Amino acid sequence: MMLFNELVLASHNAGKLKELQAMLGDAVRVRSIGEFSDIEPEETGLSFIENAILKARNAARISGLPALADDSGLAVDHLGGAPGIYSARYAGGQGDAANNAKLLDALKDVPDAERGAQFVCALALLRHPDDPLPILCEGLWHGRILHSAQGEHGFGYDPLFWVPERDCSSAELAPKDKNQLSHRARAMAQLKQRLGIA
Ligand SMILES: O=c1nc[nH]c2c1ncn2[C@H]1C[C@H](O)[C@@H](COP(=O)(O)OP(=O)(O)OP(=O)(O)O)O1
Ligand SMILES: [Mg+2]
Repeated sequence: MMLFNELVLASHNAGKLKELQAMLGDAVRVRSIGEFSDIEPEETGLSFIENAILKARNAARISGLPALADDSGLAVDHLGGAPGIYSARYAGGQGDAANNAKLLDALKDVPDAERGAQFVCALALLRHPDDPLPILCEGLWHGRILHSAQGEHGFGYDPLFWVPERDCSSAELAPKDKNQLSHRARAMAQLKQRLGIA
């Protein structure tokens, strides 16, 4: 059941914000954490869900609003699930291009059959900073890591993520298609059900 009509999105990532906003639609008024603070909390958790909770809790505290956070990343089979929760910091916080270059290098000479990977998205919604029972949802998206970048849409690792069900990279998908298939879409579908806005 929906108990509020406004929430703050606890993300500083423009690509994510766009996707989350599009998926939430008009059911709830969305504010951005950037309106309240430019300081990004340290992601000290050891799992996606812990980091999502700590980002949402921080945003709820700063804004006084219910807060939704997304912690996400790419888990590559051949790398034992790395970069995982460290996906944004994989190349030392130098941004998407450096992360992608490092990933291609780590998988140099690895054959297609061993390039399986999944995008992971954990969502946490806290109604207030001390909410003892956050709403938690997770989504996975299975694919494979390409040998070079393809496509211009999306953000992050999208140009390197091959989507088998569509025979293209996730950066070649139209945004509305990515928003129906992705790890984030799957987690968001659960969240909307839990909120009664599905
Ligand atoms: O759909 C996606 N398509 C491509 N790449 C993606 C996707 N979803 C997550 N990713 C990558 C981007 C970043 O390297 C990491 C998220 O890191 P993560 O800490 O959750 O986000 P962030 O630091 O960019 O923004 P914030 O923490 O403020 O929400 O995974
Ligand atoms: Mg982050």
